[in-house]
Amino acid sequence: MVEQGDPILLPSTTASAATRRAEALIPTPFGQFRMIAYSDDPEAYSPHIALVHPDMDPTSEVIVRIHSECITGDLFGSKRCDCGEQLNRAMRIAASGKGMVIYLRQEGRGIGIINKLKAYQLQDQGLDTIQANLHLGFEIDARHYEVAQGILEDLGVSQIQLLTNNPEKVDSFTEGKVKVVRRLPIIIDPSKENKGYLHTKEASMGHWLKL
Ligand SMILES: Nc1nc2c(ncn2[C@@H]2O[C@H](COP(=O)(O)OP(=O)(O)OP(=O)(O)O)[C@@H](O)[C@H]2O)c(=O)[nH]1
Ligand SMILES: [Zn+2]
Repeated sequence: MVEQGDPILLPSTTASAATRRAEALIPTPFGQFRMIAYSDDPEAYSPHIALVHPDMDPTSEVIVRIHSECITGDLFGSKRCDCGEQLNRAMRIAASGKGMVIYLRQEGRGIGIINKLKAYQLQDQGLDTIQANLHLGFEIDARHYEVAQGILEDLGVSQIQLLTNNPEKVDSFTEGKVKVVRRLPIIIDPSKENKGYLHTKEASMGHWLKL
């Protein structure tokens, strides 16, 4: 097992200069979205994704969800976290409010799916989500959000209503051209499988969850 020491520095998955590479209309259960792929590398296998309501008005206070990749929850419906339900709710809100979802490729708070699965195994042995990251030698949260600012600027958006319970996401907008005019909560009812994880996010990571 890896001894705890200085955090391992990972290559950034979220370079701030992502460029718009391709776009198409995607019909979803929640309505139609423009899906726009952003990346530094024109052939990137996993670009960041913006899902934009076709009638979004960039001069309005746009409802925005910045969602970090969670293949376990978003794709396979894992109950260990709240991600899948948050993504569905955010898409529903973006569809009705002419807003958008930015899907950042920051799996496992930026440590990747292999390390997240290792972290889950440690959590099954009694560590919480923070302790597991630290035990593996990573930061608690290795994410950065500059690329989301870049995507919003590319789309001409300067004022947003941000769907999040995470104070770090709001704080990430204190510098830059895009302003958060309001934070909108996106709280999922806890289940027996995810209540420990949500409790740690509230108690130790400062998330506004009111559990
Ligand atoms: N390392 C690690 N990552 C996790 C764990 N559980 C979930 N994640 C990741 O945590 C991230 C959650 O991202 P978001 O849905 O954007 O949520 P958040 O930071 O909780 O903030 P909001 O949902 O906006 O309030 C995703 O990248 C998940 O893959 C875990 O136990 N360990
Ligand atoms: Zn998740």
